[in-house]
Amino acid sequence: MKEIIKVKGIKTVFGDKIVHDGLNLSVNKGEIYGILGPSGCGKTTLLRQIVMLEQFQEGTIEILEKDLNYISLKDAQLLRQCWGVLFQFGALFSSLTIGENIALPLKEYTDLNDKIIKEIIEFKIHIVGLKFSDISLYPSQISGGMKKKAGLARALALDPKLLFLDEPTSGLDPISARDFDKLILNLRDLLGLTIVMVSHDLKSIHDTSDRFAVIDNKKIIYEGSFDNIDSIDNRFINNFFQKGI
Ligand SMILES: Nc1ncnc2c1ncn2[C@@H]1O[C@H](COP(=O)(O)OP(=O)(O)OP(=O)(O)O)[C@@H](O)[C@H]1O
Repeated sequence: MKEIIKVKGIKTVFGDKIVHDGLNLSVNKGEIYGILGPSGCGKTTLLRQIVMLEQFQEGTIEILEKDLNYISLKDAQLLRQCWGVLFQFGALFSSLTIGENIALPLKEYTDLNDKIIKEIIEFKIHIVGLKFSDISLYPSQISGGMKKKAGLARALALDPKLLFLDEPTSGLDPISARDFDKLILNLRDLLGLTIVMVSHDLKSIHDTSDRFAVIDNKKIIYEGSFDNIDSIDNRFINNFFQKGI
């Protein structure tokens, strides 16, 4: 299967703190790929590096065959339109309605007219499981689960090939979290997405991801499916997966 993201030898340093040191992973087209690891191991930083929001000091990241170390400004702008991102605290703009929030990337990156934008908003609202009447509500008027769905609809506005999710189920009650997992699986199938997801939610990673990576001690200590996790003896993995308990 084609590798759509290749991360090789990444070193990340903040001041005197080394966060990643020789980190490698690859994400295949069409898969849901989880990123796990202890708090502060650099999961969100890695996600931000992949979407060109954060620098790295050594190594290469290739995404859709573009090497981020050598990408031109024009290609970087085109690449940004190939993905959608739902950050953990990537709040919706509170002064805009849900519909206006979803319209933002369409207004920024396209010259589509208002009628087409309205149709796209209605379609995105529908596929994330919100109601048409939610379009005119403000973020303060909807629940946490609905906010995540609205953020997802905004991330999907430009029909991305890739979707990046940072802790998508955090702050949700268990029923909403499982509902969100099902939505992610359905959207992958419906839209043919490749999804990279950082999460602390073991059930979510277990139920959705095809493969996942575990970052610990600055490196990837495991990459694969759940099938082989028993072969790894690491404190975080043993605790996280409740092995030997
Ligand atoms: N811009 C920055 N400047 C300095 N230090 C940073 C910066 N961004 C991240 N860090 C540090 O890098 C480390 C990794 O942070 P990051 O948020 O990527 O971890 P994480 O694995 O996502 O954590 P969590 O699971 O708690 O969300 C932390 O020690 C953090 O304080």
